Amino acid sequence: MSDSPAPAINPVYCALDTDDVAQATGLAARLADHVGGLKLGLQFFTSAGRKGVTQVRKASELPIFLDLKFHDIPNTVAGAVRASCALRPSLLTVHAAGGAEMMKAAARAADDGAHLHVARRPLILGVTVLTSLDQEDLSATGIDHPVDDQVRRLAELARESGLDGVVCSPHEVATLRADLGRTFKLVVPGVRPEWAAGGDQKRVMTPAEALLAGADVLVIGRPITASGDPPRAAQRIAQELASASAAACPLPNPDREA
Ligand SMILES: O=C(O)c1cc(=O)[nH]c(=O)n1[C@@H]1O[C@H](COP(=O)(O)O)[C@@H](O)[C@H]1O
Repeated sequence: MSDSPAPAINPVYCALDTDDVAQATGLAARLADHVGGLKLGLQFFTSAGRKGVTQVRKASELPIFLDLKFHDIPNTVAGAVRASCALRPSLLTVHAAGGAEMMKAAARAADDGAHLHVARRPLILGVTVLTSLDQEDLSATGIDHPVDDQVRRLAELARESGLDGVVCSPHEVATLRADLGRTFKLVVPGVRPEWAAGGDQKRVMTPAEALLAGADVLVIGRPITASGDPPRAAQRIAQELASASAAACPLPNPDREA
């Protein structure tokens, strides 16, 4: 493995989907130099709670994406977002399908929560259509639009409601980037290097493809955590991203210019 440098800001957030705090803190420490952030979700939070989140943060000092995917009435979601701010997450998720009023309440609560806990305001992201769903799965829930239309519809609603970005699959990134502009955050799971198993993810691309399509953050879990050597897997992904970025934007060659 060559030691070629990772992109200046590593866009990979590693999902630590475990209920074992020691495993999560161990991974956090080992990955600290190889990823840009860590994602803690429902499995970890329902086992390890707020204390576990603090332990993982201390083990790595990396930004934390708290992925609790709130989906409830506006008042309840607002309360949960406010309480989450005490944990100082960089990113926090709600389900965009919860609707405009719920998302507006979440955005306002992020301002209030940051103020209350003297914390930096987290970016609030709307989860659009889960990357584990394909067209057939979506239709079975009663939604008959094409998946990419449904993602666009929810992303537009999220932006109009004051959210900072959305979670979408790599398949929708290029269109959303073109439609919603440069500053709206696109956070992208369903990312699989060619050498990793797909598992339950259905709308997938490689890390390089997702990044070049316009993703801001790549959420990658099992390809790193379930590999025999997580730091090495994360380095390999960083190297693939660096090579793809260099190929897409080559540095000017002074010999050719002459
Ligand atoms: O909100 C998420 O992060 C999320 C949304 C989505 O549509 N699909 C999705 O996989 N995720 C999360 O991203 C992570 C992907 O993990 P791996 O499939 O192991 O790479 C998991 O923690 C999921 O909970």
